Amino acid sequence: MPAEPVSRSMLFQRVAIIGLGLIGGSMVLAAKRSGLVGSVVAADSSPDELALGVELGVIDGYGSISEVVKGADLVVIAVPVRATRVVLEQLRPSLEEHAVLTDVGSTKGSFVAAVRDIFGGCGPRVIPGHPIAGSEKNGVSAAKATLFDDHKVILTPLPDTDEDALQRLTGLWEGCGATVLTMDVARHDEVLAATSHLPHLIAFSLVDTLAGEDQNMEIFRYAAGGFRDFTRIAASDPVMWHDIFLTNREAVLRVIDHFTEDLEQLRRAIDTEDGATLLRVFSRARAARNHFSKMLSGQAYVTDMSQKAVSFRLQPGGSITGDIRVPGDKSISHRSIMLGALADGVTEVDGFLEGEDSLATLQAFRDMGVTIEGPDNGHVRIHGVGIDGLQAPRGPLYLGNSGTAMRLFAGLLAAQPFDSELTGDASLSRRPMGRVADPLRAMGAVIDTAEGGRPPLKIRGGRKLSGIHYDMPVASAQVKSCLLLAGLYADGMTSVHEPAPTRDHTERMLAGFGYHVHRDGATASVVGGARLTGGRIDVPADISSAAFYLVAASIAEGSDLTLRHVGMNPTRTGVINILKMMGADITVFNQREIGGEPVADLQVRSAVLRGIDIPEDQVPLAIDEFPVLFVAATCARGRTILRGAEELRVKESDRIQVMADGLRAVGVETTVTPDGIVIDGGQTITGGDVDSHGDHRIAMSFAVASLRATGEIRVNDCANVATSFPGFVELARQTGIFIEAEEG
Ligand SMILES: O=C(O)C1=C[C@@H](OP(=O)(O)O)[C@@H](O)[C@H](O)C1
Ligand SMILES: C=C(OP(=O)(O)O)C(=O)O
Repeated sequence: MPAEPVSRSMLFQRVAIIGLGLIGGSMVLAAKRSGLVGSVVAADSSPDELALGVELGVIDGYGSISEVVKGADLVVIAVPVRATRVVLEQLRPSLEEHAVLTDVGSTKGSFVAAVRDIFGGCGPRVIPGHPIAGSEKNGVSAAKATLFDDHKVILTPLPDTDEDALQRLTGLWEGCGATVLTMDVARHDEVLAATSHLPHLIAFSLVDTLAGEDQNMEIFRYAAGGFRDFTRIAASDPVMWHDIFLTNREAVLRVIDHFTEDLEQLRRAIDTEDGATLLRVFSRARAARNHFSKMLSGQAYVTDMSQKAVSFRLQPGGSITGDIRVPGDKSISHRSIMLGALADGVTEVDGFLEGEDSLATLQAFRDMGVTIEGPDNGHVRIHGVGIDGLQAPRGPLYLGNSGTAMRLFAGLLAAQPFDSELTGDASLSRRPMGRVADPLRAMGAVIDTAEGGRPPLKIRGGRKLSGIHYDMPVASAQVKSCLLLAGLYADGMTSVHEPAPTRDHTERMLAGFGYHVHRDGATASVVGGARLTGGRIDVPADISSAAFYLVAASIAEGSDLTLRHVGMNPTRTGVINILKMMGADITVFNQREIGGEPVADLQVRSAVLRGIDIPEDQVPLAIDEFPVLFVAATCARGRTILRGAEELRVKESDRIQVMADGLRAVGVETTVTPDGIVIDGGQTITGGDVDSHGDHRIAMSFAVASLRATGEIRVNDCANVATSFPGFVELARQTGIFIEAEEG
């Protein structure tokens, strides 16, 4: 029979649903609600359910499997997975050639195998599916149209699946309220064994064990909320779950073995009163649970979609006032975890940046067996494992958006006895890693990168490193720190020469942990083989975050802002030097030294800025602050010229081009050069739509630009502001920027 023409709004004319239970019934209700399907007919082994389905208005009619499948352009199998085979045999003679055939079972390998056996292959319109939604209730009477709202549906198309069929089925599920993900069949079954099947098994088993205890009535009577939450799923349909375990046997057995081993480890720890192991496992699990949704983007239901899109909407004008402290320094926060973890004894950190970049570092050390308590209001307590105490992580270490984490880890991991793999998000995956991999290889490390020296980095363990002298071709604190960290493990001396001064937090903190760093002009050296001793670290407020407010208060009329406890390490103060050269009114007071780092309070008032030729020696000292300095230059009188800053092109985005594009979008013309930019100040910032390319510093810079705009500015892709500056929007609003963050 030829395919009937499908109307624009209608994706399927006639849907046959085989199995009218909770999932099948809910899918039909949701599909009808969406208006994307025509008539719906059902077949089910229970005549009562079918009659009820018609009575409740869920279906339009019913019949035998062959009757309902005839003429249907979508056939959905929604029976317990072990009944699938029989259903397929029965529907085969009546299935229309153009019909899309799908299912809703929890295991996908078994469905594909059954289709292959019965049809002699999987046609292009067979698309296995699995809605991740359910309830412990059964039957069509429990069906509801909202069951899939905000839930995920996994489709597992095969290599020769018909694109149009896939799009229509995807459209239908989206119309049912679900987010559709695709993955391959085997991966689906592995992921579900771990995240769904194992928890159900544990719930069934635990309730059964307790029900068998002599005092079961007493136990259940006193069962607290935790027990109820934990065992809710033990009320699920036994037949359905019996089927799932038998059809996903191998994947389930693998994950049960893994879990049993870990449970045995906990048992041993309790038996031997090994509190350290208990604390380590529990705090790692608690942290993983707290960062669950974030972690999902790196694992489990793999997709970038789990991260919500955030955009900024900024109304023009405003002035900046207040007395604030911005979050902790990102560079120092990363290093506090790294050195604290490798030290002997406990390290207490205050002022830790609870941003995604430094949290990625923290999580990675937990994954390597380090017990870390917190962060709790910036307080972190690290139970150091000693220089040789790291354990092999179970999988790749996911470092999100953080270049610092990836480059410093590369040095540290090159010297470990175990293999490791470092991965990151799309932005990090584009950044050059050859700059660390090459000198590490010269020290004896074995590191594989993707094409062009990009992540992921696959690092071979068990290599003995030898110290080298390295002349860095670019001024990079990340490369320097990477090599010094590798040097802690290398034979002899590792020394790094920098072409211009770069941030020296690694050297200062190593010294604070009692590790001698030799400094000779532009060369820093360490000799491998010594140890680190844990202590206290007070992380100052991040001058790179303060920079947004330094520029904001400078360019907005009527501003007067105090910034507290700002890190004033001379390798970081380029932004203040440059702004002062431009005529900014910044007073530095209360200067003090805390834990080896200079700190001060700053007062900044509005000023008439003038354009300057930025001295090249200031570039490494203000490397992360240029996006917002471009905004200052736009608001200054006269021309600002930046040279010698090609490094900006390999940050989270190409910060020269992306800023120039963003400025053009708000009415400001600039001239881009290979290593910098020329900005003629005094142009009107008209407002407009800016693409931040997911770069936190670009997004925040245009928030600052709104203070001098004449119209609304919208900035897209701003979720990554959380990598370095959690709470930016609230603080910006509090100090006088008219900013709204919109999700979705
Ligand atoms: O060592 C560090 O903590 C950092 C060094 C700089 O990178 P480069 O070393 O690539 O210049 C900087 O841009 C980054 O935000 C943090
Ligand atoms: C370049 C930056 O960070 P990273 O290199 O750590 O991603 C930054 O924060 O501006």
